[in-house]
Amino acid sequence: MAPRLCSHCNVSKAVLRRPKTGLLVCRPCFFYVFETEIHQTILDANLFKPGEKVAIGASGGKDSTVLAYVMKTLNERYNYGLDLFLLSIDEGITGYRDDSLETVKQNSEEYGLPLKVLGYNELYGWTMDDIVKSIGRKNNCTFCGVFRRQALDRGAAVLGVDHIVTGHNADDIAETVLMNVLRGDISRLSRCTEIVTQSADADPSQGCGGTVNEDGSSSLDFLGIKRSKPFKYAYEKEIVLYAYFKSLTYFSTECIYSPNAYRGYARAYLKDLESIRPSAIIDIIHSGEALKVGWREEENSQENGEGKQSNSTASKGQARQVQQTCKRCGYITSNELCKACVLLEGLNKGVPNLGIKSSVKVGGVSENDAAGTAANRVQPRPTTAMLRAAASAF
Ligand SMILES: Nc1ncnc2c1ncn2[C@@H]1O[C@H](COP(=O)(O)OP(=O)(O)OP(=O)(O)O)[C@@H](O)[C@H]1O
Repeated sequence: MAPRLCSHCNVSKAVLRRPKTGLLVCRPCFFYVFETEIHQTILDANLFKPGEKVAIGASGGKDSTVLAYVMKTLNERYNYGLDLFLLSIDEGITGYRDDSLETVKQNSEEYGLPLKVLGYNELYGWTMDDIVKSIGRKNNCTFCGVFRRQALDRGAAVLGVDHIVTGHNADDIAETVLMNVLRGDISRLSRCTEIVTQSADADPSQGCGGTVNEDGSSSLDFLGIKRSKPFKYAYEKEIVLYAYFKSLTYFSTECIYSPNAYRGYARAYLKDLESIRPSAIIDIIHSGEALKVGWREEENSQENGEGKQSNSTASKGQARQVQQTCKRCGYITSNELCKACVLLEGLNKGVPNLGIKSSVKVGGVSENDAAGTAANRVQPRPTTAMLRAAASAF
């Protein structure tokens, strides 16, 4: 039987069926279409400006490894004019992050991209190993997620970066849409499909980076830092195939502390849908985008005084809160203290649940309020000098 030909070039033998389209393709055409689709996403969203300094959030996993490789390739091929480097956060998880950071270091040398590593230890005085020792495995992902987001912002601010790109892919975004639908969380649903966010747009439940001076001003300019997801429409299966056919080195072990059960359900459901209908992933992202428009229109009409009251139960009490500056560390937050400071306070005082149920009122006082009253009694956040020293070592 004659070999089946690539549906793109009609010349070479097809070596795979694209998970996203079902089309048979040869290896060079697969590389080309995969990279070109990312390039198109970048153009459509006008993601970069020439001369921009861009940090690639590098965990050593498949997504960020492929992202680093593709960003370097496209930057050279299409003359984006970007100053690219890798930014890794060391959460302090022995047997996991230490090994994956070795992979990042190897890739940094291979791709010729400078690497900056920042640790939870130096930023917060706690590693994830310490945190798990103190609080056990329940809720540890909350600490890690909040601290990582802030750590990336801090690293970017210290290094004067304009923009952070992460390897979040189409599957991740579709899972998040499903999770927000299942929770009826319209506010997060309206944001989770955005390809670009600003530090000031950060999810209010997440801390944001920064350092406060003695006079209360913030030394690090993190407000202008953009975050984006160039892999928004890239399928996880294609990212894995790309890494495989390019023989990229990545670290594939799951985090030893990550039993994110709820996302696990959404993931399993999404995989089932994908096996029946591969376009389900993109369809869910598009439907999340459409729902976002509905929410925004409602928001606007309320702001314009056209609709006095929302009929949506889910949207009640979920309108965007006013952003302010964290009283302790100077970062943007919707409360007196940013989430990271509340979590840290709980850890330092030996009451780790303090920040976990921050919206729950205890004895009529919200835990955030309680945290605010004790603002001056806990360990200070890392000083600007410490962060500048970290930057100069880079
Ligand atoms: N420790 C870290 N340091 C720097 N960036 C990180 C780190 N952890 C996650 N990221 C960024 O956030 C993205 C999504 O992270 P997530 O934990 O969901 O991992 P993932 O989907 O397994 O991605 P990857 O395969 O790149 O590890 C990563 O692709 C990476 O860009």
